Amino acid sequence: MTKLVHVAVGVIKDGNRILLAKRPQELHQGGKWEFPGGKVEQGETTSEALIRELKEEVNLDVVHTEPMMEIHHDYGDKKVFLDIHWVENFSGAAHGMEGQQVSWIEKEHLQQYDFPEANKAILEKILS
Ligand SMILES: Nc1nc2c([nH]c(=O)n2[C@@H]2O[C@H](COP(=O)(O)OP(=O)(O)OP(=O)(O)O)[C@@H](O)[C@H]2O)c(=O)[nH]1
Ligand SMILES: [Mg+2]
Repeated sequence: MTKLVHVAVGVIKDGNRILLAKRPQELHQGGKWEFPGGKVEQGETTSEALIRELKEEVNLDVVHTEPMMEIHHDYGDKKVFLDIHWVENFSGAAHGMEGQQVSWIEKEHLQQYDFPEANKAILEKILS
């Protein structure tokens, strides 16, 4: 049985730009660009998990997140439930705390990046 992972994902907006982070090569879907986030731990809401992950991963201080969409995807080796939230209010400057590359990208340029398969619907929503 493949494991199911509940992931809190943040689409972080600063005007017309969205924050992307590059997944470290050795991780699942490594080398691809992602929206920062991570696994929801027991007893946490998605929003709480996302706020914790965004501090740990990209050093942003977030107090509020807004549900955007949910995606179920089966990678074969792993099933993910992506619980995606908008993040529009934050403070601090984005920095890859785990050595990963992070970049603010204009919405119009997002399609030039290589994302995990499950992210297609997120891209469509951002651009709609
Ligand atoms: N953070 C994030 N994860 C995503 C995105 N799209 C997507 O398919 N995922 C998948 O969601 C899963 C959870 O990501 P994660 O950052 O918590 O997990 P991980 O790979 O660091 O941890 P693990 O290898 O110990 O399970 C990964 O399998 C990743 O491929 C995305 O845009 N952002
Ligand atoms: Mg992560």
